[in-house]
Amino acid sequence: MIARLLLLGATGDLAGRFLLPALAASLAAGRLPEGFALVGAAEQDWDDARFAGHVAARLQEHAGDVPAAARQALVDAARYRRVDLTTPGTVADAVAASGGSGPLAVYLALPPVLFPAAVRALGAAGLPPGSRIAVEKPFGRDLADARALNALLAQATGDVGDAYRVDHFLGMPAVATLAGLRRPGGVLAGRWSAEHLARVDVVWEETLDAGGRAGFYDRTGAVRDVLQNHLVQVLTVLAMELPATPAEADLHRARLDLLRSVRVPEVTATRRARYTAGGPVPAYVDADGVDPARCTETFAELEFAVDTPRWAGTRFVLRTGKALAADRKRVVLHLRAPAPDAWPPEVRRLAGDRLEVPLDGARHAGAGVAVQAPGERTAYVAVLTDLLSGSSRTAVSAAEAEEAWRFVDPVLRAWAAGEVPLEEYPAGSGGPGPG
Ligand SMILES: O=P(O)(O)OC[C@H]1O[C@@H](O)[C@H](O)[C@@H](O)[C@@H]1O
Repeated sequence: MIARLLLLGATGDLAGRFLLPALAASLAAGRLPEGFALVGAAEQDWDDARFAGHVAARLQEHAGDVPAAARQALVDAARYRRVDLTTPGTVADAVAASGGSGPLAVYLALPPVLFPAAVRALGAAGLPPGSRIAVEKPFGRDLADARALNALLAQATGDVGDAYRVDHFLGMPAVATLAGLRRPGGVLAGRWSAEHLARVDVVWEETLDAGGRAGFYDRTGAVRDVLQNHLVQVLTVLAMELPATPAEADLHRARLDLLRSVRVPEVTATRRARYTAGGPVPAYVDADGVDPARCTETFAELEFAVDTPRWAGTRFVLRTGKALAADRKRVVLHLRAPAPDAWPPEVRRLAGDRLEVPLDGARHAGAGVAVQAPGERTAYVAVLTDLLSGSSRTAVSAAEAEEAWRFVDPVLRAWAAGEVPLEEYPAGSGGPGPG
């Protein structure tokens, strides 16, 4: 297991809310190796003591349930280096600061525009054999950009290690539960096909508005922020053929095969919208950092077919949005009108013609499907465990990352060309009305 972690962007939101709490939780659970060393790095001119205070405060706020001794142990393991990504020497210094000569894990908890500079600086610094670089999403702005980033990562890690393209949804307990429904012995085993499912919706609707993140969000939008990565990954888990063996290579092959089968959505089967003022929430275009001319969508929906024998005739819909009436985060399985005994009694009784499987929190999905909570931190514990242990189950391969753009890119181009109207919905509503 890798015992050294360099966290670039250590003073930021992702690190403070998720990564540092997940590290403390991992430490408490005995999932970090002996002698684990953490180097936080960012542009602030801080020293070790200032960073230690920051870590302690973030853990107090976001990991209050983790035993104090584990939180303190993480604070004690933390060092800090100021880095300037345009000065590779500062990055080399941060790499060296973690001590030792074994492999290093580097986590880019950075705004995506900084990924290329960070990867170049790490390449120039030189990483020890067996090192890994974890890159957050969105992975590139489009297919060409994702290819360029993959090429840079290959240069930087070369034959010394590999890249780990994070998608924390792959680490969510609810997604694992979902995967279990269709496995042999699962409630839906034997019924996981177009013959039984007319339509599958992957829905991630949030009450949260773009608010304080609007400056970042306006360059990202609903597709790049959630749909192209998180929802596409849920889709792969749902729709892929089960891997031939439990080996990771077979898992990635199955996911890639599925992505290759996704048909590019018809432009008319896509929707984009942004929220206007509603209740206490000001209009998206009035949020700080928003340029209305960018026409950034805060709601997106794509409907498409999956060209495999299993799914011929099933419609797939991915939908996400901000500032909506309710947090609805779930997979909705629309069951075809069943013959009386085509479904197990518990599915028929609890679901009617729909089976809804929550993707968040602890709720009962019906049909005996209990889903664990809490999702977020658990997901990042899984991500960090995989990163340090060399697994890639919660990661996306280079080919998968590119393939996930292949069918989204044409949609974004059509939108940019104005082929699909940008609809509006009041904040706090159910979204744009029926299309
Ligand atoms: O609920 P979670 O685990 O934070 O995941 C949802 C979030 O995922 C993030 O990746 C997106 O940037 C956010 O906009 C979104 O809210």
